[in-house]
Amino acid sequence: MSDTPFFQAIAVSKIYPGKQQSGLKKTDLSIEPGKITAIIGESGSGKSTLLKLLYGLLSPDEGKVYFKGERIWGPEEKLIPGHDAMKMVTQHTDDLNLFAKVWDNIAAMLPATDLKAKQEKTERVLKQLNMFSMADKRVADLSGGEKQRVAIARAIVTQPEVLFLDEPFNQVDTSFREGLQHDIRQIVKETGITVIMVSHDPAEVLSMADELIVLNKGEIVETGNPKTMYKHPQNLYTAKLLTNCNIFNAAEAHFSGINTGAQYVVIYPEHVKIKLIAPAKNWVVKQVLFKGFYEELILQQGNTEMRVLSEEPGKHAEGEHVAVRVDKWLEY
Ligand SMILES: Nc1ncnc2c1ncn2[C@@H]1O[C@H](COP(=O)(O)OP(=O)(O)OP(=O)(O)O)[C@@H](O)[C@H]1O
Repeated sequence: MSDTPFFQAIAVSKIYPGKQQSGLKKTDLSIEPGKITAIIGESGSGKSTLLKLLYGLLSPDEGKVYFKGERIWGPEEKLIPGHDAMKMVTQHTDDLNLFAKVWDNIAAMLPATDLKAKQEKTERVLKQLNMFSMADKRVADLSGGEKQRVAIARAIVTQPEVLFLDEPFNQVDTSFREGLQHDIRQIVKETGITVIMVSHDPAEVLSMADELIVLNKGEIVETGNPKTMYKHPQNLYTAKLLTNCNIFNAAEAHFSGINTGAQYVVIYPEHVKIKLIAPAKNWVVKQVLFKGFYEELILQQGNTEMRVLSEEPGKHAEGEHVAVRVDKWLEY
């Protein structure tokens, strides 16, 4: 096997003119093929900048990007940016032909020289993305989520090696979102395509990605697989990005029965047990948020609030006095 990395950035940086704290600081990274790598970070952390540098839509100030050993040139060096083996889908579906049928929008991406291949490839992608029923509809008559499916179909029908997704599900409602996420995972499994995506949604990256890259203020602060990162985030920033967790200082931690010398503790809501029988019931249920098969409770003690999950909807009521037992926590 070749030792050439699949995708590699070496000391790549991009600072936007007049904005020292913008863009991406000197960054090294390597991305493995056949996986979904998600870039996460708070707003303005440099996610889109990194994606555009990898795709060749931006030229780095310094450093180089390589795809299978081949240099990726940005728009300052190359007239038409991008690479034949790569496609990008964003939340905007502007390049769809609204008045043409779904089928024609997809087939138009393929050369007219081999009509049989054009037919077969279009059919295959319609099947992969569960779109057969809409093949003859005009794009103008589709919902936002369906248009997004067409945009993804157009990108993958040419069988790129790398698919870049820049928050493509932003405008898509939850039920559509989950279907699309599932289909993309399936396509990665079946075809071995590499997906590099940017997302704001923790649930999305945890369920979709094989690898995560965490960006903070233009710097990579952590990389790894979602399960390990969820269980043991190396820093508070990552914990906050991936979970709706409780972050307590030492005094607040003490209220929950944790005596620690650490500056902060992180408590995941699912690691707190509510006790109704206890000598001191110091917490009051301030809010009960019904979530279907579970409830999220906001408990309060003085000025401290704690988010807790209850798997028994209806068991607790606002105003109730309870105690807690924290089974697990992280210290920082
Ligand atoms: N064309 C530009 N000109 C000047 N500054 C820019 C430009 N594009 C991005 N920036 C700045 O660079 C920083 C990183 O932006 P970027 O869009 O990469 O972040 P992001 O993590 O993708 O943000 P978001 O999640 O809000 O889309 C931000 O401070 C942003 O204001």
